Amino acid sequence: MTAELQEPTTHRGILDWVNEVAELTQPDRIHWCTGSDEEWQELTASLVGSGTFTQLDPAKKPNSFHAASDPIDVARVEDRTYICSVDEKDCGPTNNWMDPEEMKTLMRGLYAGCMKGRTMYVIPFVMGHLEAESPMFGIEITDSAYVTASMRVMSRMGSHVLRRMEELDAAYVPCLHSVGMPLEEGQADVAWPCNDTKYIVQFPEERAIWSFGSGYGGNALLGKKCYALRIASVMARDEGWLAEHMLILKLTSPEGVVKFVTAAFPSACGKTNLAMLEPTIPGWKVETLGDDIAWMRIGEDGRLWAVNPEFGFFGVAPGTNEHTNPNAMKTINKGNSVFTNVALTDDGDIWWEGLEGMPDHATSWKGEDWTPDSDQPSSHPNSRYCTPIKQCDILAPEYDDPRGVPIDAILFGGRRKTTVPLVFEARDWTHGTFLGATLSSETTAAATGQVGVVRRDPMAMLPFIGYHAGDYFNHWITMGKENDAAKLPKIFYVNWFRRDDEGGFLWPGFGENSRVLKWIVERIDGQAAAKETPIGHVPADGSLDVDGLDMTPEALEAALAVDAEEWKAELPQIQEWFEKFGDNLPAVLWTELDGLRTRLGA
Ligand SMILES: Nc1nc2c(ncn2[C@@H]2O[C@H](COP(=O)(O)OP(=O)(O)OP(=O)(O)O)[C@@H](O)[C@H]2O)c(=O)[nH]1
Ligand SMILES: O=C([O-])CC(=O)C(=O)O
Ligand SMILES: [Mn+2]
Repeated sequence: MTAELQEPTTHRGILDWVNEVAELTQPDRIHWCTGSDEEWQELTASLVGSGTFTQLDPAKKPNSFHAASDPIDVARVEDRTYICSVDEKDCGPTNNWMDPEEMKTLMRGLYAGCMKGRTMYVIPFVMGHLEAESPMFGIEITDSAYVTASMRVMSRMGSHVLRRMEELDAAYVPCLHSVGMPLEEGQADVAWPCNDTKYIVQFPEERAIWSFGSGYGGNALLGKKCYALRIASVMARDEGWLAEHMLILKLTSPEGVVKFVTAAFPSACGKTNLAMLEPTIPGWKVETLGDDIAWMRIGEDGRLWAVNPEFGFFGVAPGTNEHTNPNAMKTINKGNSVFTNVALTDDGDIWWEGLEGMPDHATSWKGEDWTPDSDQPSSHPNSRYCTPIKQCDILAPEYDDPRGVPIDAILFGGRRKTTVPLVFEARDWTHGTFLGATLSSETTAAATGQVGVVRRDPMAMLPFIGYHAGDYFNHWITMGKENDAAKLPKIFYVNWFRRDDEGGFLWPGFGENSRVLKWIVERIDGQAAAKETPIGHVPADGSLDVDGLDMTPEALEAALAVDAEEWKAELPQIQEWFEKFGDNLPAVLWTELDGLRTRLGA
């Protein structure tokens, strides 16, 4: 070993932990990540060498790579995800639980020798800004070069972060990851090592993460869902802030009035699209701050301030194109990106369903010949691009401000074919919390399991709440009570996905969603008119700007309609949902349900 490797850090805690993990997992080598360009080149070259990566034509996508996963490792595994709180009741009815000591014993068995034949990468990272008042540090140990390369895109990482951790002797979240496929002497590697057995485990009291068996984004890039949502939600509960599955955008009106908006939609339900929207209404401008995670704290001014803890986009590829998301296209076309489970074209580019320029022939994500006549899609429905946020032309300058931005509106939304109108406004924070707590959406390919099934996905956080969901609702209610209601964001509910009788989308969506954003900011400023309904305030006739919109008045009416019968059918489902939480459900949410029932005349 070189001298440098003998003393890679003066942070005793980190060094001890890394040594302890190395002893358990038995890697061939330990690599302390610097985050340098040379390191990226070595990593990507070794991934090309192992067959994990195919380099794309640099003339089309510079410094970019295609990867195809094992077909059993394509999405988050919610049934293998655990919140191992000390006390089972703190995990709540929406999470899987196992006793933490039992889980550790089981996983130590899996980790024993699991990195044999591999390099163990040590990734010092920070979620959010290094200059934050209390920087949110993490160390991910992984035996996957793919994960290491992806973490470099998705988080601020490397030597400068480690040096800061040393200066502060900082606390950090230890994040242990292994693909779970040791290589015996002489055993050849595969392009996508993983294991049939998968565990994605959070220890909330200890603030530690152990992940085994998967290389897929949300299961393996541990700074993202595991830390910035599950563990951070626990920290947020304890410290009085919010860690949420939300995009952050900046909206500027033609008059130059700026508003900041966050929106929580479940996985693969349109956060990235809305975050990068190109408004169709003249003079309005959207800039992006984040597309997946928002950390929100009450500022000295009593307002709710949001930062995006991430450094890249890990976006759904299929459906992304020049019409639906031109800004994402511009971002990835600059290169420096990783594309996983999309098709590889014969001329060294990538393609997916919904992208312009369908090729006559390509190699599918499964490595098979694909043509437009194939009966299988070229790309997995949850295929993803991983691309640096700094390449986004419409990144708002405030992204770099550790204080974040003061939020004016919070949107909740889901994917519902029926019932839920295009947009409505909550009466107050508590009612807004009720809307979030009862949010429902059809399942998508972002998690393994059936697609298209309506389920409750509270605040779009069902798979990400790191503790008892009833306590999480209570935390939201408390945030409203303990702070000045007038300064908190107004809460709205949107649904881009309502269908007509033929099954087509009623609302054109994408850039046209700017019309809904406009109505929302005009509501905040007391300009747009609204109509009171049993569920909340919907746009009054003529208050939604539909100038130049290609849509019949009937379709618009159907998109905005509040059908009392449809809503009455929701009541028993909400009742059943709330009963799950027993005494942990805040009583005011029962009051909200009673109020809705009364207003519906049910
Ligand atoms: N009909 C319709 N579909 C939309 C709209 N916006 C997004 N989508 C669809 O939503 C899916 C992609 O959602 P994303 O924005 O990538 O998902 P996300 O919310 O960022 O999801 P995660 O990264 O999984 O958390 C695609 O199927 C899009 O076609 C819209 O306004 N209308
Ligand atoms: O976690 C992932 O891999 C991607 C994502 O944003 C989600 O599923 O919500
Ligand atoms: Mn997400």
